[in-house]
Amino acid sequence: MEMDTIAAISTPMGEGAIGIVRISGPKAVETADKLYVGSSSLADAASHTINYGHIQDPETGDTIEETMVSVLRAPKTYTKEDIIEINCHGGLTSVNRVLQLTLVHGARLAEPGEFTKRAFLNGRIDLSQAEAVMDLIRAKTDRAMNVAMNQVEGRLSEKVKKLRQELLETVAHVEVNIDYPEYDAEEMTLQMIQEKGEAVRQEVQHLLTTAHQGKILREGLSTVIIGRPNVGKSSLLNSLVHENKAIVTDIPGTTRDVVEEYVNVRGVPLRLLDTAGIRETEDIVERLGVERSRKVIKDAELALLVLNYNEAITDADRELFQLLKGQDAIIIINKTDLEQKLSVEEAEELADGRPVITTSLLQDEGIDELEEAIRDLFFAGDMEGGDLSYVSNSRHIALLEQAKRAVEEALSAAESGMPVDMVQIDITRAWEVLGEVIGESVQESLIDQLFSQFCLGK
Ligand SMILES: Nc1nc2c(c(=O)[nH]1)N(C=O)[C@@H](CNc1ccc(C(=O)N[C@@H](CCC(=O)O)C(=O)O)cc1)CN2
Ligand SMILES: Nc1nc2c(ncn2[C@@H]2O[C@H](COP(=O)(O)OP(=O)(O)OP(=O)(O)O)[C@@H](O)[C@H]2O)c(=O)[nH]1
Ligand SMILES: [K+]
Repeated sequence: MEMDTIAAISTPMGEGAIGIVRISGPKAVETADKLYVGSSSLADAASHTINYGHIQDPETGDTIEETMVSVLRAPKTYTKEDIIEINCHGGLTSVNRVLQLTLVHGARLAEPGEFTKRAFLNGRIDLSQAEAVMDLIRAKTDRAMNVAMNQVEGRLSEKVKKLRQELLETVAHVEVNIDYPEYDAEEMTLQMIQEKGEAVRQEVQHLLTTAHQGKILREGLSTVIIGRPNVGKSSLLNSLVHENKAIVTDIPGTTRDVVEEYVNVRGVPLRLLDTAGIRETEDIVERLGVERSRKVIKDAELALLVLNYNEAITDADRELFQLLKGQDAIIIINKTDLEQKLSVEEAEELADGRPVITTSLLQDEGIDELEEAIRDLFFAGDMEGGDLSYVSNSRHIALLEQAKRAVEEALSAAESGMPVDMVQIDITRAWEVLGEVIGESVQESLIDQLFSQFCLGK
């Protein structure tokens, strides 16, 4: 299919040292040449060179910009098409004017994610790699970034392709069997389906097990801080933020602007909920009432419950423990610099096996222990080390779950002695579903929707 030529500003909207207008497509060089004035034309420039010159409006003859223009010829480029990158001085108006000129002289404005979409459509990367490009941009911690980078480089794709290959081999075996239906072959085929199917099932299960961690790395672990008034919730928030540097994002909500803060606690991105509420020195239970607090707490993946070492456990504390039933939580007994009036044994009993940490936030004590407890809760054991091929994308998780179910159905059909061609249907379905992870056999509307979530110019 013949593609048109697209252009966009590929650097953030704002003032910077340099701003880049990127053009991709068959007319990229021709379009840029209409605007470029240098010692020779870009058409004559060798590929992968950067060329000094000026950008001129061909209609008025006005010089708009002093520039360095990169010429990158197909196919060894990001999109596998001809690419021009015009490096402007980074003022918003000049970058915008250069973009406007490219749009008048042969390019059309790119849609969000369209450069990466072309890299996918032109076969440089598959869908899971393209999705990882977006994760890379949005990564909140080094660890999340490493995971995304792994996926950009195709680590998940390799695994999925290997699984599909194995499924395909069993399907091929079945085909042979149907064509030459000998008694022995049938039995062998069923046995082979069981062996291969079980191996695939285990590998898919392993990928799904990593998904929980992957999702946390990608989206952050939603965390609430709760506790009676004056126990030290704000102090805890401030300690976590100060030690770890928070990223604050405003998310326009329907009723009000919710402020979300991310802090990176030893590789775990905590998404602290309702921090505005905490800062306003209001206790969430007091402000929202028990029912809504219950919901906020239930929706969170981690609760940090703060108690006061200097006061005996009250009924209100016990009520909070009630709200935390069955939930991941860490109990923080704060103000250990003051006289002990709280029974640590009682707190531990209420904690019901969950970590209990003592702190004096005033004296900066116990924060390390708290951070270790948070990390241990989510990156226990083998996850700590090398395996960074987490599945973190909910689309991928859903597909892997479907694939697992299909393989399990094939296995139980084989077990109960169903004819091989019946078993084959389930295996084929698993193969197809896995194909959707890497973008084979996915619908165009889905592809459009996935790429539309990208940033402009990516
Ligand atoms: N100026 C600039 N910097 C950038 C990008 C860009 O588009 N422009 N990138 C945009 O996100 C990232 C780099 N990603 C890239 C990925 C692949 C290829 C590429 O040309 N791949 C070819 C050839 C590889 C080779 O020469 O060996 C290929 O894979 O076939 C280029 C950039 C980050 N930095
Ligand atoms: N002695 C002592 N005081 C502390 C400690 N941590 C916090 N405080 C003090 O306790 C008071 C309440 O702390 P905050 O962090 O505002 O407590 P809070 O739970 O957010 O309070 P509310 O917003 O009223 O619910 C402040 O005066 C803090 O300085 C501690 O470890 N030891
Ligand atoms: K407070």
